[in-house]
Amino acid sequence: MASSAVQKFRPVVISGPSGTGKSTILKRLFAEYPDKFGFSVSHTTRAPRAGEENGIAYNFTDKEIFSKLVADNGFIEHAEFGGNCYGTSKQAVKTVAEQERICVLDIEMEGVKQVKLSDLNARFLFLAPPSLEELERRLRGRGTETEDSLNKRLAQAKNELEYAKLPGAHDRTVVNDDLEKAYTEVRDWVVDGGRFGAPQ
Ligand SMILES: Nc1ncnc2c1ncn2[C@@H]1O[C@H](COP(=O)(O)OP(=O)(O)OP(=O)(O)O)[C@@H](O)[C@H]1O
Repeated sequence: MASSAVQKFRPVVISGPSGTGKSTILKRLFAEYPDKFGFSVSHTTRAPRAGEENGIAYNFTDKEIFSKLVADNGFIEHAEFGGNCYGTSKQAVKTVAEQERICVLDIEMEGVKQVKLSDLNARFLFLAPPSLEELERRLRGRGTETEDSLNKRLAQAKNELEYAKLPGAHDRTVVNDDLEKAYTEVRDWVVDGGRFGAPQ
């Protein structure tokens, strides 16, 4: 049974290939509803920088505790960058719900599967590109990718699109062809007449 906070404040998972427009749409959603949503605070084993507060910038932790959380299946996703570990814990998502906000998770397919197996009571939205060709154009247009990272993202995009075809993979799919139209569809599904997916 999911905790009572996530019954009422159901997390929303938004996934979709890199470059589909998730950040663009979420930025607008947060601006339109400044008090409704929250992002979970990630764990990291790196040292805090000046001004970074524990529990706000990150949940700062050490390798031993981090490894134990991995072993206990406490993470939705985790990865290592530059010798430090980073991860999104299930508890961090529940904490957002306990603060009476809808936690929005912008995660990849493997994370989606983890959330499905958890008691987070989430709703799942897939943001699809109009086509792989258009996705490539957007990624190139964003100017953030090398040829190598672009190819990796496109290969991963094919996996995400295959997974999204499976029955029950997501509750809702929105195709981001026209940004205005896609934003309205995402917002209306997330807000759900003011219920945000919770039972009446
Ligand atoms: N409907 C649209 N039409 C054309 N361009 C778009 C549309 N939506 C988003 N874009 C552009 O596509 C690019 C990728 O969008 P964005 O960075 O939001 O993707 P993302 O899904 O968050 O990617 P990542 O997972 O890599 O962070 C941006 O340059 C954005 O301005």
